[in-house]
Amino acid sequence: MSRFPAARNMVKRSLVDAICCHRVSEGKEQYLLRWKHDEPSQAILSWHDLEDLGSIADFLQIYVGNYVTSLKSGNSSLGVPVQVTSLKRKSPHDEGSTSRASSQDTTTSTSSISAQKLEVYNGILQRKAGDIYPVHPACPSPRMPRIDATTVPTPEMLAAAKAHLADGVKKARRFVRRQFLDQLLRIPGPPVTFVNDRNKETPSLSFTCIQDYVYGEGVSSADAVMLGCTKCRPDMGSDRGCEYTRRCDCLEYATPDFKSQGLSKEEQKAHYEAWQAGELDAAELPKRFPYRLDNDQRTGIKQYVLDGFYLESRNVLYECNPKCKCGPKCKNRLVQKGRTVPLEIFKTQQRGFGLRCPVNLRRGQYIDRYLGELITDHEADAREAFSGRDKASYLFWLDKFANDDGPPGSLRTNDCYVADGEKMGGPTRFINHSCDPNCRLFTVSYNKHDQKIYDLAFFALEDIPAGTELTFDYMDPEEGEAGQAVHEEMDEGTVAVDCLCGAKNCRGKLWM
Ligand SMILES: C[S@@+](CC[C@H](N)C(=O)[O-])C[C@H]1O[C@@H](n2cnc3c(N)ncnc32)[C@H](O)[C@@H]1O
Repeated sequence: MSRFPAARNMVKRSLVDAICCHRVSEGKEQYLLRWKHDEPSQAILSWHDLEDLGSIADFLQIYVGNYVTSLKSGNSSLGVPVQVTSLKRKSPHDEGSTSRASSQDTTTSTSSISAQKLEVYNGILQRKAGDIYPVHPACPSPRMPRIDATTVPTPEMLAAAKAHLADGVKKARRFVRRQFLDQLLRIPGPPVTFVNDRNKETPSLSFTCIQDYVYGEGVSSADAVMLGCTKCRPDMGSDRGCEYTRRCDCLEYATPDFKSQGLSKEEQKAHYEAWQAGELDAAELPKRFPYRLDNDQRTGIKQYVLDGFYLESRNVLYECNPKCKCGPKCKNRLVQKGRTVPLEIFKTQQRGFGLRCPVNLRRGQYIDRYLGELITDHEADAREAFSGRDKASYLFWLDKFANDDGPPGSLRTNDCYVADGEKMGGPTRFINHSCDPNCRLFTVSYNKHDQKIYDLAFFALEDIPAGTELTFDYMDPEEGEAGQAVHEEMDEGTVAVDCLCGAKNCRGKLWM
């Protein structure tokens, strides 16, 4: 969805993505412009009189020339039916035609201006499958006619838009804000609010809040091979369930508890490193339980938070699942129970929207999951290539278990799925990057046999005072990996954006 740029002063070269074709309408030469949009398939098209295009006239001369060449070779970038015979300027003898190609050597297209009179045109258009639906708060889309994308705006629409521009923009802004706030209200759990005290912008309505991953084409879960723990019972250790023995089946691949093996600190470290390198089989050892009970003396609040050892590691958190025998009270079910803290989306000074929590957060406290459309690596590459270098990125590769150098049968990066939070997601898709972050994203698995689908869960790395922006490191290095190595890797990358995190240790680039 996009605001429709109808007025003359809005016709700026920088906003125009392409001039698609032109025609003669009612004796006037008009050009069909495609307006820049983050998602090209949703770009708005609009016809404009030549005199409206003033500031881009020079661009027109060059661009239209190129465009006609490509049309002649049968290559219309839009797929709209155009018949351009030549690009000579209109002769005064030409009869305006909106529905047929001119028999003169003037430039025309078969696109016609529809005679449809719209009840209202307020400047918001929604494009779906080649059709455009006007949207108006007082006149919801179902009541409006479906319009062929090549025929808008009609002269009536343009006139209405020009006459009521200021009013229309206000209404459009209010409409977009209300729609977005309505979405936030529907998110289950503590409130998710929105504040923008810098300008009138609201996040795009092309973004939809979702409660869980939405599977894209070619993505499937391995739930069929999900196994639960069988030896654990709900009443073990005063309802602590799987925390009690730390030998829960679900924790089979979790971090081993070398501390309990009577080893010296050095030996523990050596064993841990050997285990991380895959050189030590720890299947039979008890495991470190991921969560611990935190008792906040100041507030008296007791809650389970991520254990400090895990917090400093990048190790996978394995939680119990619906097939487990331990029951719903088991303490190994924290992320799956959902968000317990309120969140606020707000406008930052330089980094678009950001996220903060209006209440104090404790070190290790769970915040929320990163959600999105789950797509294949192939699709993610295509989406990434399609979007420009400067464009915000919302893609997270679920490649925690990938091992491109591993033996045959190992999961390869190419086979991993990717969570794309751009069009669908939760509030955490607004979390910005910092080279000195206060949160970290952890892998949470409910199915130890599924290496491709798992949750991405944010935890607080430190006590975070209420109202502080939440950030995480988009290039979080693996344990023991030097920040410098990451930097060098970033420099070689093709997409590097200047980092504006402002941290003392800022690496300068944001790798996405
Ligand atoms: C996942 S989005 C974060 C939300 C985003 N700010 C928004 O308004 O939708 C990631 C994008 O935010 C911007 N961003 C996040 N952190 C940044 C930083 N430290 N410096 C510059 N841009 C940042 C970049 O455009 C990045 O691709």
